[in-house]
Amino acid sequence: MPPRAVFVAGAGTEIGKTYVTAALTRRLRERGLPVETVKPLASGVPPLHDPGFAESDTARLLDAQDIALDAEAVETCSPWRFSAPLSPDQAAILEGRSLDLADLVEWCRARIAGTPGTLLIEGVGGLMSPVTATATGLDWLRALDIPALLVSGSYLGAISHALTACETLRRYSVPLRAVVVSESPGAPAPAGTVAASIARHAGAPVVCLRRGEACPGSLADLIVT
Ligand SMILES: Nc1ncnc2c1ncn2[C@@H]1O[C@H](COP(=O)(O)OP(=O)(O)OP(=O)(O)O)[C@@H](O)[C@H]1O
Ligand SMILES: C[C@H](N)[C@H](N)CCCCCC(=O)O
Ligand SMILES: [Mg+2]
Repeated sequence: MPPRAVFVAGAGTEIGKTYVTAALTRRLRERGLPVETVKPLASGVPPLHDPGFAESDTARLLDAQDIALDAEAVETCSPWRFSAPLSPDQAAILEGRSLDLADLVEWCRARIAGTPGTLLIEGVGGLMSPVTATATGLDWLRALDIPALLVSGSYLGAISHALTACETLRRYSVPLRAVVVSESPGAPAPAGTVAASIARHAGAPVVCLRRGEACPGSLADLIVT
């Protein structure tokens, strides 16, 4: 029975969460599985009319779902958007806004309840990056009580970052479906070698995704079975 929802957490920021989430979305859709994908809270997102919007997480995730870019689609995918490419709590301050974890959790719960298949939720930054003035991504994930998919890079240092995140998830009894190692540009070791190192300690299946690669079927299996 596929899970109602999966939270895509990061061992860090800008390491491949959106790439992996989009690739997984495409693979599940190819299989005819009902999947919806959201990035409820996003920083570094220019306004829709800005040419840079096409590079945003929101635009990439909508594209993976073959949803045309318009204001309603953007709001439905990412209701909390901030322009500054900073931690969301800091980006919110710059816009004179604030965000409450309870609202974020309530929105996600409603989306999970209203999604006929599986809802993929991309988090923000790393697992413990702040999402509000008082809460981290881990608080958000724990409140949702759904399994995680952890995305890691393969840069030097990624092994420790990934294992620290795995350990943190274990400490709080968050089920970890899989770790995905998304190959980092210019990494000194092959991504497969990094993935094998992580696999020796992670206590969860580890899948490697090389640059430009599509989502392997094995990852889709780990998520929906
Ligand atoms: N396996 C990969 N193959 C090709 N490009 C990749 C891969 N993984 C990541 N990238 C690219 O690296 C950049 C950063 O990745 P991505 O945007 O997915 O990171 P992120 O973890 O979602 O960042 P954020 O914390 O901002 O949400 C993007 O340009 C993305 O397309
Ligand atoms: C702008 C960036 N790409 C992300 N959207 C936000 C990353 C926040 C990281 C905060 C931190 O953990 O230090
Ligand atoms: Mg992203």
